[in-house]
Amino acid sequence: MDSPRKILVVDDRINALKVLMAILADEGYEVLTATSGEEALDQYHSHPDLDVVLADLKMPAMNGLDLFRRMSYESDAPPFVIMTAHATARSAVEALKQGVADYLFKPLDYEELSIVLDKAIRQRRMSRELATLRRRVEAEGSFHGIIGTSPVMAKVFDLVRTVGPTDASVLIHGETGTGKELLARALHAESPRTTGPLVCINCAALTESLLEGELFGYVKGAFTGAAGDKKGRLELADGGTLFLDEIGHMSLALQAKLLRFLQERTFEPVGGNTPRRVDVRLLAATNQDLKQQIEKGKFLGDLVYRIEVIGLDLPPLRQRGEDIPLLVEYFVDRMSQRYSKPVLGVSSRAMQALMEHPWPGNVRQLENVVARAVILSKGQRLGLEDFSDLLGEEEAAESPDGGIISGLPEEGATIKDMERELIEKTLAQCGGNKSQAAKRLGISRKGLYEKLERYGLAESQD
Ligand SMILES: Nc1ncnc2c1ncn2[C@@H]1O[C@H](COP(=O)(O)OP(=O)(O)OP(=O)(O)O)[C@@H](O)[C@H]1O
Repeated sequence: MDSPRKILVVDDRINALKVLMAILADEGYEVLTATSGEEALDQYHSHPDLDVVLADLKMPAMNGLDLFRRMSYESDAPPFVIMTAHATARSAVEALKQGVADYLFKPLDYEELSIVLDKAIRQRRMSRELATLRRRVEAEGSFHGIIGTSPVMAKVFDLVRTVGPTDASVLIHGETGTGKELLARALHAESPRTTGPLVCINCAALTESLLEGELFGYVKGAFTGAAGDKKGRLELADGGTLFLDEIGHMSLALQAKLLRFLQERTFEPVGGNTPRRVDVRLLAATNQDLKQQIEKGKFLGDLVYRIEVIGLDLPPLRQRGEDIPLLVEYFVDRMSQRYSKPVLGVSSRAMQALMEHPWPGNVRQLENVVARAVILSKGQRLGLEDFSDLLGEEEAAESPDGGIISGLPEEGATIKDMERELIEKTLAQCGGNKSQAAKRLGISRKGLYEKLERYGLAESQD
């Protein structure tokens, strides 16, 4: 059986403390009490396993907010709920800004008290779980920055660990956006060449003559405009690794020149006739079926044997749907930092829809979709409506997202949560126009301003 939840109640009014103690004990809490901030700190130090603290704001010597600050210096402090009089709504907002989990107005509504405490405890559990998940991603879910814990990705990582340290050429197969370049970087990082350079070139991005010059370099006067000698990427990769992306797009003439290099380990720059020797490991990637290209006479069979000593298949994202939640969390974190938007996560319905999407553009598409949703989102959690471009307006509308307003409220949502979200959503729908939003909400403009202030939304809306 679960052990009872432990609460510390802090109030300098003994009678109020007694009432709360009785109510909370009735609710199954193990209740500890303190009549001052100092006493509360002592209790906390003797009981570091507290699940939640409920403290009055107004107390002599150390007030509730001071107590919160003192406690929050300690690592993993319990969630803190503050009780305050209606007349001091401003201090409630201030307390929220400082990081308390929630506040309650006095006289207390005991039903609300129970919901708020429950929610604070649950949120803490969730944030702990999220922190564990993040640590897991760091510890085992990420391999050289490649996110994935699915069995297919575990196999890929194993193979990289095995072939990475060798000098074998590797050909990576995979649809566009599956992470082929990331994998090439991981292979380089796992090799002794990691102290040397990793040089990448996309064979589909340049015309044949430009690619030849880029790859092999040229000497002064090799062609009009070649005003001086230029080292090619092959030479720049000396002592390291050269990654040829989209190798299937290379012309037959260039393939032949590359094949010669792989056989002899020497090459000549464009316009030059003195062979140069370099020590380079070759990695390549393609999203084409090279066997078919060979049959069509578009690719040299001999070159494939040379570049595909080891073949590595990177599965499309739709075959590793179980990696999507980790990838989404990872991209939400990165994008919210990059664009300074405090987005905390994705609703479970939206996550489900993302997991079921076929992702023709694979991880790159997922990354772009999350970035867009984070940039455009108005709330702290991404819901189905934030992905309506991707999932289609209809799907998003037919299955209204969890949120609190559409569909059923989330478990543990309080009336305050619902009001706050309703205001946020209405404002977003009205493009931030407060008069319009107030009209839709059926309240006065002044009333709306008061609520924005109370929920700490005033700044973000101005
Ligand atoms: N497993 C992953 N974890 C984290 N990020 C990933 C993962 N896979 C791909 N990405 C990200 O997705 C984007 C595309 O990856 P990458 O360029 O490696 O794909 P690619 O297969 O080489 O694409 P293309 O075939 O178009 O060249 C990059 O921003 C990369 O960081």
